[in-house]
Amino acid sequence: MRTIVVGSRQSVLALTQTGQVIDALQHLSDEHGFDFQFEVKKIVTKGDRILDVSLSKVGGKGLFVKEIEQAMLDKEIDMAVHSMKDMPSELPDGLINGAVPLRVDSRDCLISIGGLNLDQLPQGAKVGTSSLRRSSQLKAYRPDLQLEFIRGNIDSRLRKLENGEFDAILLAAAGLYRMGWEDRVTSYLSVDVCLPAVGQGALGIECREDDTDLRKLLSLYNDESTMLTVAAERTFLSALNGGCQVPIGAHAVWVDDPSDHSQKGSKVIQLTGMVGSPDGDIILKETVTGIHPEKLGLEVADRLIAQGAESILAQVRG
Ligand SMILES: NCc1[nH]cc(CCC(=O)O)c1CC(=O)O
Repeated sequence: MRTIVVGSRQSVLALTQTGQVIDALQHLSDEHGFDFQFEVKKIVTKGDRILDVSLSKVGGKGLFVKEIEQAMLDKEIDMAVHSMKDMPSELPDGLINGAVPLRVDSRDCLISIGGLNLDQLPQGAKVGTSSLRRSSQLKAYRPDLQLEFIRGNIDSRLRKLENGEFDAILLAAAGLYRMGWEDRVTSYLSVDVCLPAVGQGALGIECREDDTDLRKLLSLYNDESTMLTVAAERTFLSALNGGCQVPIGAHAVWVDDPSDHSQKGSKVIQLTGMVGSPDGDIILKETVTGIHPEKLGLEVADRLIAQGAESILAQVRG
């Protein structure tokens, strides 16, 4: 019997999604005769320690994963469950992404006082988000809204809403689902209004490259379709030298192949990418379809760069 030690951040969301992945892996392990058991080890990351400043100010990609990756290289832990959107585009030597499970929902959602949707919020309503990507797109759609900085875990953000600090807040739907709080969702933001963060809603399971036995189990848990769409989004982000603290959004989905006239039901990936200015006066957006995730990611990035994406991003980073 081998005990797989799973590193996790201490937030309720991190522990909850780690627990859910362990349940699924334990089931697969028993079913396929792996003889594994799992144990959680909590790890405090830099992102968890710095909760009072905007994430774009503290900078540094991988704020939530560095310590976890070091523990994995040091063999203090064997694997970790990450939100894909918090994962840097490059993994350190010796570590790989062993599985990307099925993505259920990548959308953002609005949680508002009184059940009002985005169009119903009163003029000048105070909306909480800490994401430049969300505030840029919301300002473009509803310039009158007052977008205000909010940070903290999902539970503390919901509390701030209840305490009357905001008329509404924006969160990823996936986090609320995993917490079992989907009844808190007032309305979903269409991806046409608010393109999600790269990898939003997807999880990634990181492990050591040479951990052959664990990788065999993880490959059974991998969802190929999700992995490919997430790869397209992530290629786009790294081509723009992104990170989750810049106003960049992307969404890839499988759609019917428009050039398939034989009714064979073949599918292609449709990738939409966006770069917006923080005040929402510029929103650059492009959509391409194809079957090579990396080509799609680079193509959308190139098209946005041709429209001036890099100078918008330089101003944000400046
Ligand atoms: N930025 C923090 C973060 N990282 C992952 C999630 C949960 C959603 C996901 O896994 O994509 C959240 C919360 C949120 O954005 O509402």
